[in-house]
Amino acid sequence: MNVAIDWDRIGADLDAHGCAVVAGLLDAQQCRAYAGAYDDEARYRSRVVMERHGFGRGEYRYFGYPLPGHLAALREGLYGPLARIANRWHGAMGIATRFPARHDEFLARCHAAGQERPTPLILRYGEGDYNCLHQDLYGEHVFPLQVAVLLSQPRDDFTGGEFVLTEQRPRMQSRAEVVGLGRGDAVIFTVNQRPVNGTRGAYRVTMRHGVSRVRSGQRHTLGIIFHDAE
Ligand SMILES: O=C(O)CCC(=O)C(=O)O
Ligand SMILES: [Fe+2]
Repeated sequence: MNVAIDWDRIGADLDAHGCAVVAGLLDAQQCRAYAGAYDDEARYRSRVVMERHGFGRGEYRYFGYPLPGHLAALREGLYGPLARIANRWHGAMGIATRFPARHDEFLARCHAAGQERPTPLILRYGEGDYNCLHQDLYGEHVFPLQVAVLLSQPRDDFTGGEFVLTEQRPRMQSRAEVVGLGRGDAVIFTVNQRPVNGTRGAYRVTMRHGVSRVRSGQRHTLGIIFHDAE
């Protein structure tokens, strides 16, 4: 990782909003390398054309194992501090599951339950493409936080295509949040549910994420999901 990450600030932002931004997680060269390798089929286990599944418009590819070294290190490195936040959230939500300190230990749990396929992915959107609000759940084992890194430069490479989160609160109307990102910036966000402090203790809200319509150009993202898929 290129930047020193202020995990206290990230934890506070996640608690308050269900998302947090890490500016400059990747540098321009790393962004170009990931985006430029989109068509290098040997790196991936599968390709998904979103329109065919009603997921939106655009496409993505899941990396195969072994992951590229940089990506494996990034996934592992981000996991540890996020697991501490995830465990705190589970405590607050009254969910018994706790996450081990190391990612390989958590992956062993996923793999033993039949969730063996890697979930990191690269997404590619062109003009008119978008990603419907969704949750990346791939089986029983769910790590409650995930990361997306914008690989393209807003304005220069594309317009539109904003990262969007919605938060559904019990018996209340939903709230939307647009996350402003520059190239190389990462958003860390809630996969499914997060705790919110109310007057009578914590309650759970449900979050979804997506991408608004790309108005022009091409937009690439790197998605890092910590649980593997069935
Ligand atoms: O393209 C994006 O910004 C969102 C990608 C996404 O859905 C994900 O990384 O899970
Ligand atoms: Fe997603």
